[in-house]
Amino acid sequence: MGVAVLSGVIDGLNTRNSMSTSQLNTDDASGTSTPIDISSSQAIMEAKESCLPSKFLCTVNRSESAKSLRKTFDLLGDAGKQVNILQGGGVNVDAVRDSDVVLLCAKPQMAHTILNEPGMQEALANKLLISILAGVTITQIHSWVPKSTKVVRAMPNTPCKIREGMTVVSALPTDWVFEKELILAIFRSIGRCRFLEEKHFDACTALCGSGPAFAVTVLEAMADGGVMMGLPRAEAVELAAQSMQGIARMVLETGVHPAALKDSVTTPGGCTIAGLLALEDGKVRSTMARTIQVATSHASGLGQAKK
Ligand SMILES: NC(=O)C1=CN([C@@H]2O[C@H](COP(=O)(O)OP(=O)(O)OC[C@H]3O[C@@H](n4cnc5c(N)ncnc54)[C@H](OP(=O)(O)O)[C@@H]3O)[C@@H](O)[C@H]2O)C=CC1
Ligand SMILES: O=C(O)[C@@H]1CCC=N1
Repeated sequence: MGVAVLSGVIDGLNTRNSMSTSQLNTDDASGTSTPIDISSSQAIMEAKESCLPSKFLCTVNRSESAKSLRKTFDLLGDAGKQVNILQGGGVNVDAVRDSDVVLLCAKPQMAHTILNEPGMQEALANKLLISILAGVTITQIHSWVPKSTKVVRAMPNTPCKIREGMTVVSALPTDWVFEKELILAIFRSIGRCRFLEEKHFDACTALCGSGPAFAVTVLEAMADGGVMMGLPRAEAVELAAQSMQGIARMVLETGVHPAALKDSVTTPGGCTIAGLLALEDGKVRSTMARTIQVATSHASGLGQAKK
């Protein structure tokens, strides 16, 4: 999506049609984990339903993208009909003018051009602008929009597509009470949401934005090992994926330290410790940690002028 614009923040309809329990597991703005109490969390969510936008305008650049997105939203039935896809000259400004909340989702290098389209400054006045652009700072965005525009950064990830995402949002001023509820309502409908200071955003971009690519590479490598030992490919991928999902959910839902979960499956003299030693020979810990370090450094350069 390019500039995805959410508008008409009023009571009533919203496009959310399903919720997974993982979303019920963080209940305050810091995202602190608490024991799951579905009944009370449900009540909180229902009370917050009124914060959800009920009308959505989504702009893209190419007509092929518009058609493809239309098909995607049509699959949602009535909920999908609330989303209008706009494409062509001037649609970004029209969409922003008709909206209360603006989600900026284009490539970092496009942001300045989009925010400087004729009429955009007036359209953005007093709006909440949520940018998912990697590496583009709030200070930079503030310099491109009117003073009255409220600017927030968010870093979601691809599992948002199945409502299992992780979104980090930049810390808000304490008096942005409505904005905070609105942001939580939007991003909790597609997974977990946590607020963190903007200074952590490059690390969040690496760990949470890029993290799914790193994790799925490990998953693929585990499946390759299974295939090497004779497992059919599809089953090897399923076994690796469910094993990774299962242990990740145990970390989130029990709060037990990952090392303790590793120890709990490691029988003395058994095959797990044999495999773990081979893994350590490959320096997997420093390789993974350095991966995040390198991606963080790279994220800080995105959206910045080349020196
Ligand atoms: N991919 C990820 O997992 C994550 C990405 N991000 C950030 O999201 C942003 C987008 O990345 P990604 O989704 O990978 O990129 P894509 O290329 O998939 O999406 C970019 C979108 O911007 C649209 N676009 C381009 N120019 C315009 C314009 N002038 N007006 C309106 N729309 C326009 C494109 O439309 P069209 O298709 O018609 O060209 C396309 O839909 C980046 O800033 C990235 O840093 C953040 C978190 C995670
Ligand atoms: O690789 C990128 O630039 C984007 C940012 C986070 C995930 N993908």
